[in-house]
Parts: sequence; C-alpha cells; structure tokens
Amino acid sequence: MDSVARPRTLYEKIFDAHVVAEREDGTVLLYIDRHLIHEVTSPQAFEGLDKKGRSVRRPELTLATSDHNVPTSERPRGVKASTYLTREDSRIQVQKLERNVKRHHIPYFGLRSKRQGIVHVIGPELGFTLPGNTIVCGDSHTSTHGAFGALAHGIGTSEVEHVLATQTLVAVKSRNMNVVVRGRLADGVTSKDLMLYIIGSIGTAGGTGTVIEFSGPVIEDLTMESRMSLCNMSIEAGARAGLIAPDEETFAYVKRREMAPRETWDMAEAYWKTLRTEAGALFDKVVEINANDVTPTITWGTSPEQVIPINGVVPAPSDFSDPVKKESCRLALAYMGLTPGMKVADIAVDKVFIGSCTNARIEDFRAAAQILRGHTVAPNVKLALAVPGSGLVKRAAEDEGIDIIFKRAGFHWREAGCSMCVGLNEDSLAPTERCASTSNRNFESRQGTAGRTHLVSPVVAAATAIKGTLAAASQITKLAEPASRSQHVDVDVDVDAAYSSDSETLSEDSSSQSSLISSSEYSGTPTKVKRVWTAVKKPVTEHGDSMDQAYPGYYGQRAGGRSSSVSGCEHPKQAVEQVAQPATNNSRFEDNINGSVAIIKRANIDTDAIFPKQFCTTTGRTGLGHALFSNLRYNPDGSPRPSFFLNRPESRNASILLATGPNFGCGSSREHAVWALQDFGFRCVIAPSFADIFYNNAFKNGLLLAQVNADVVERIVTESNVGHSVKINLEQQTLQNDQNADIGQFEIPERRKQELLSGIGEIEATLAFYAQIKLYEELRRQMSPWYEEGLHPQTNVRRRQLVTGQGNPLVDCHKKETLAW
Ligand SMILES: CC(C)[C@H](C(=O)O)[C@@H](O)C(=O)O
Ligand code: SF4
Repeated sequence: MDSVARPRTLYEKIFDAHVVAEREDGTVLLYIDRHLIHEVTSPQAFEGLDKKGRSVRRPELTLATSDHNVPTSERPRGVKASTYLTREDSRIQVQKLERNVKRHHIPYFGLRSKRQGIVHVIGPELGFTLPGNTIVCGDSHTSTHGAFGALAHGIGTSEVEHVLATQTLVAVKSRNMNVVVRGRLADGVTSKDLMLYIIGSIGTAGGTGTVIEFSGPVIEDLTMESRMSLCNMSIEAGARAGLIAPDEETFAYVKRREMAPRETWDMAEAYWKTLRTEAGALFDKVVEINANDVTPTITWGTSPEQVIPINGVVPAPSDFSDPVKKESCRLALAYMGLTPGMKVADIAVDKVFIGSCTNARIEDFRAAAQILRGHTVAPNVKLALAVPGSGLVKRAAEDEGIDIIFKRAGFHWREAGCSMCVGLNEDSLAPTERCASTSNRNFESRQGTAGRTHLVSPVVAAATAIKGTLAAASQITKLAEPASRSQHVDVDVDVDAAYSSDSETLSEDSSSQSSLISSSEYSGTPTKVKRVWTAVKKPVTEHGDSMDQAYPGYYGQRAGGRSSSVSGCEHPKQAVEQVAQPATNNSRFEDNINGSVAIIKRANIDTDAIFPKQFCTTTGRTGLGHALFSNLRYNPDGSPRPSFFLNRPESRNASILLATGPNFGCGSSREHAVWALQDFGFRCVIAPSFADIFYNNAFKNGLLLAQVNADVVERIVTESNVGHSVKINLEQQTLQNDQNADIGQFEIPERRKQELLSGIGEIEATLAFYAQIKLYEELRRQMSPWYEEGLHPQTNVRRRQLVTGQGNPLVDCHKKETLAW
C-alpha cells in the first residue's frame, strides 16, 4: 500500500498504527489509546450514553479531573463539591462528572486528590500520556500532549460520546506541516515567546487542516515542559495537533512517571525510537523559523496572531495591507483601549495571571520566581495570581520554597485549576481591566466580560507584575542567585511511596531539566519568516478531507456489507470479516435551505465569541440560542445593541449565517457554539474557511458549513443588500437567489455531504465494528503491551503484589480520594 511503502512523517506513522478499519476513500476508524475528560464537555456525552443504555467501553483508558470550574481558594481537608463550589451551575457540573465517573468506573482525580489539576498538566505528569499514543479530550488544548510524540487533539462532545462508547474516532488523515526552528533562543526567551512569534508569522489559520510537526535544533534543545507550552498553542495556530518526535529528553521525563510502563519499558523505548519522520517524507507545507529573530513577545490585540515584541509599539490599521487584517486591527485597538504608536513598555496592567495549561508547570514557576525573588508587585497591580497547573506542581513548588517567593512579592498562591485563563470560577477580570496572562487566548471577554488580555511568558508576567507595565525580565534587577538544579524537587511521585500509602513524599531528581532564566538583555526585531512550500500530495479541503474523488461514504459502504481490513504497519495486518449490521438512519438534513442571510463582517470569529464562556457551565445542549454572541449582542445591562448584526430586523428570521472573514469557529472545542447557532435557527454557516474542530462539531449535529471564495462572499452580500434570500442546494453545492439566479458554488467534502444527506447515526455504525475493534485491541496488547501496562487490570494486580502490596492509584482513586461523595 502506498502509505506503507513511501517514507512517512511522524504523524503518518502514528496515524497508520491506529487504524482499526480503513476504507478505500481514506476514512478510517482510529483507535484511541487515551481519553481525558473534564466537567465542562462531558455531561452531554454521558447523557447521550445513558439515553441509549450504553456503557463506557474501556473505562481504564479514560482519565477524569475537574479543572475548569473549580475555585482556587484553599481546599479544606475532605473538601466536598457540594459546599466548596458556591456557584450553582459550576457545582452541578462538577457533581455530574463525579456521578458519571463513579457509575462508569472511570479513574477520577477530584478536588480531594493531590493529583487533581488541569487535564493537560496531569496527563503528562502522571505518565498517562505516552509517546506514540492517540490522545483525545473534549478540549482544544489537547494538542499539548503532542510534545511527547503522541497524536493528540481536541474533540467535541459528540466525539467524546463516541470515544466513550467505542474507544475509536472516525477520522481522515490531516495534511502534514513542518515548522523547523533553527538558530538559538536568547536567554530569557521562552518557548511561549517562540510560539507567539510563530503564530504571528503564520497566522491563526496558518495550520488549519494540518498536524504541525515542530523540529530542528531549537526544538530538540527544549525541555519537555517547554515543548508542552509550544504544542499547547498549536491550536492557536489553527492546527488541531502539534507533534515533536520523542527523544532522550522525552524518555527521561516519561520514565519517572507513575503510570509509565516498567516491565515493558525497554520494548517501549525501542519502539518509540522509531517514531521519527523518515528521510524523504513529504510535508504539505514547511515553514522555517530563525530563533535568533525571536524576542520576548506579547499580544497587543484580541487574536493570538496579533503579536509584537516587548520592546515594540502598538501597530496602526495602516500598517496592514490586507483589508481583513486592517479591520481586525481597528476593532482590536478599540476593544483593548490602545492607540497606535504607543510603546508596549507604557501599557499599565491591572492584573497578572501566571497559570493555565500553557504555563503552569514547575519550570514556569521557577522561571517566574527567578525574576520575582526580592521584589514586590507594583502598587497599580490590583491582583497578581499564581495558580499551579496541578496539585503535584503546587506541592513541588512549595517544597522548593517558590510559593514563599511569590507570596512575599505579593502574589496570591492558589490551588490548581484553569482559573483566570477562562474565568469560569471566581477568578476573572472586571470590565476593561487589563491583564498580563500566561494563558493562551486573548479573545474578547475571555478572562471576564470586557476584560483585556495580553498573552505573555511567565518571565514577562513576573517582570510586568513588578514594573506594573508590560516589561521584559531584562528590565528587572535580579536580586538573588539562581537556585542550583540539584535544589529542585521534581513533580514526579516516588512510585513505591505513591502505591504503598497516602504518603505525599516527593522524590528528588537531580537530572531535572529545568531552564533557569538569566536576565540578560533581549533585543532584535522579528523579520519575515522564510517559507518553503513543497508539493501538495493531493487536493484536499482545509479539513483534510479528500475533495478529488467520489466519496461514497464510509458507513454507506459498510452498511452495504463491503468488507474492510485491520491495518497499521506496526501491527500485523489481517483481513477481518465485516460485521454488517444496518446503521440506524436518524436523518438530520432532508431539505435544501431557502432563507434569509444574517451577515457578520469579521474574521477569526472564535467560539468564545459565538458562545461565551459564562454559559459553558450548562449541562444541556438545547435552548442555548439566547447565549449566541451574547457578549456582542447585549449591553452589560442586558439591553440589545441595535448595531449588532443579530439584532437587526433582517437577521430575525435568518436561517443562513454568512461570516465574511476566514477561520470561523476558531479556538475552543465547545460544541455549545454549534448547539447555540442551531437553537437560534441557523441551518447553515457560509464562510471563506472554518476551524477544524468547529467543522467537525457542526457536521456531527447536522449544521451545514459551506466554504466559499471571496467573490461568492461579495455576491451574497450584494444579493442580501437588495433583499433577496438565498437558496442552498446541497446535492449540487450551489447557491442561488430567490429569482433562481446563480450566486456561485460552495465546497463541501463528499463524505460530509453524504453524512448530512443520510443522517446516519455514527455511534451505531461504529459499534457494528465491534469485532474489528476487539481484534485490534488484542493485537495491540500483544504487539505494544506497554500501552496498557500501567492500566490493564491484570498488570495492576501483578504490580500491586510485586512492588508495593497496595493498589493502583487510578483504581484506588475512587476509594482513597473521592469516596465521600
Ligand atoms: C471548555 C473547553 C471546551 C475549552 C476548550 O476546548 O479549549 C476550554 O478549555 C477553553 O480553553 O476554552
Ligand atoms: S486553555 Fe485554559 S480553560 Fe482551556 S484547558 Fe487550558 S487552562 Fe483550562
């Protein structure tokens, strides 16, 4: 087969090794090794399972934690969600998760667990994340785990349900992108600065439809934690996943982790060493970055691509030639309360936040502590908040005395959680408050309604807290000697201690690869990125679906009784008879659409804008139309803003939404955005391009996304202006006005079209592959036993007896840590 014979990229290798069933059209059933869940995106998935009377197929392959909603205030011993979470909707969401994991026997690190924390911090630190894994989570920053050479990406709630029920996902191969970083990062320039610089260079849609492999000498030199910060923000570059080939650094990090394989370690490591892009493998897109050009970098606007060096000045709309970027600049300046030409160094902040799945690991706190030591937070900074990414990070920092440095400086030192990254708990910005934040999203109202966010590295956050204005570490006099590496206590737990008792003993590890930040001068201005474009292998849509072939539909063929095969080059190939059962046809899209168009003239419309975060605490999926664009649609007093497009009379009965700018639906994976659009009455969204996860979520719910070029956008605007409605013919992929005059064509992958037209229930269809999934699991257990060594009940029993005489932390977490529900 072609995909086996030619040299392959790292992404292709991992993808191929997880194919349970493959169709000629390229759609596959992909096996999922690891599934992470949290309270926000799982309730509707469990409800879906319950409605159908389904169980969780492999509970031990899922790991749950509560992170988004949880308060970060002190947690008393024996803390209970019922009293600790004072906000009712947040409490209900966490309690639902607690009930669901208990009913389905899913390992859960809840409020009482020392291992509780942000889902993307705890997965790697526990060794749940392994190289070569496929990892998914109902959360867009699942890309973080790609730092280990795992294929990790965010999914929507419908897919969470699919994974719970089947341990697989329906997938098509994405395109391959390579970001090669050469040169050298200057002292004080972190992987966060590098990633902001990359996003500024390629744009927030630069990676759409691709999986980015980061490579080159600079990447190889990064510690695992820095690699995680980098891969974390792949989603902000538009890519669903980021990847770094595993190496000695990776193995050293993984080996010490609680759930990492032990008995099968050597086999595992030998296999992981093969996980590299082969010489001659083709990338669809290659971008070269010179690390020498990267200085401490911050965002000035409301999109992660609106970046500027810390020693720069705020841009003006006239600095951009692209009209979309010009307009985005105008809107962002108004929102951020900035004027063109203003020096970054003159921008005063009200709050500083060091936390989030991007930068709340031990190295981040060490780096910030190096700057903070001996200093105090500037008087104009109303709140400086330090929120460790996990209980283990917090504990390790406290053992090193880092908390003391933070507290002495005037920071609040908190319990683990997402906190002010998204402000779903009590930690948020008041309207117009400005924050230097180590998080990953500077969208409007992300950290609090009308709050203003500047994304920064932990080093810049610390320097800013001291100065009171956005500042580089070089502007702060360093008052203390850096701590020596041997002083550092790593976050990994001594396995014997962890298994044998409730002891919280942390093991010392002198090989810890912490990066100590020096306060030397940073300078330099980013120059243009050199782009090298290689041949595109085959025409694909932005979302990786093949556009060039008749695409009869994966399940359409399957229901017709055609056989398929188990494939994946690291696994024995074996033809397997299809278990042919008719899929339930719960048709979702019977007619073509004929309706009026509501028009929003913006680019990069993120799902935080479509469905603001404060509504994410819902556990339902219906009746959400009221939340649609609510931050833009209503004034703070609840009255409608007449100028907002949804409040105009012509939008009232619109069933079609046109976004004139590209990258609609970027950001968070919240499927709520789709549910809200549908509840409002939209049946189709038309835009020049869509973000990947949103694209998937929409089709799972029967919302048509029509991709059109700029001319068609123009024509729809003209037709709407003269009062015409638009007719959409899905079969023909055409748009007409109500006089039957052609407006143009739209793009949709054949597979998506068939999905809409047939309305086949995906989980039913996948469950018909039961035998193949089972066979795949058996083969995998034989060929790659390390993936389940720390998880498989039998191995756990053995390890329990051999090592400690106690239970597996995952199995026991219900007993030890969350029993008091
Ligand atoms: C709640 C969740 C769906 C969301 C995500 O997908 O990213 C959140 O983590 C965020 O950062 O906005
Ligand atoms: S981006 Fe923020 S809200 Fe989302 S998972 Fe990370 S820390 Fe949590």
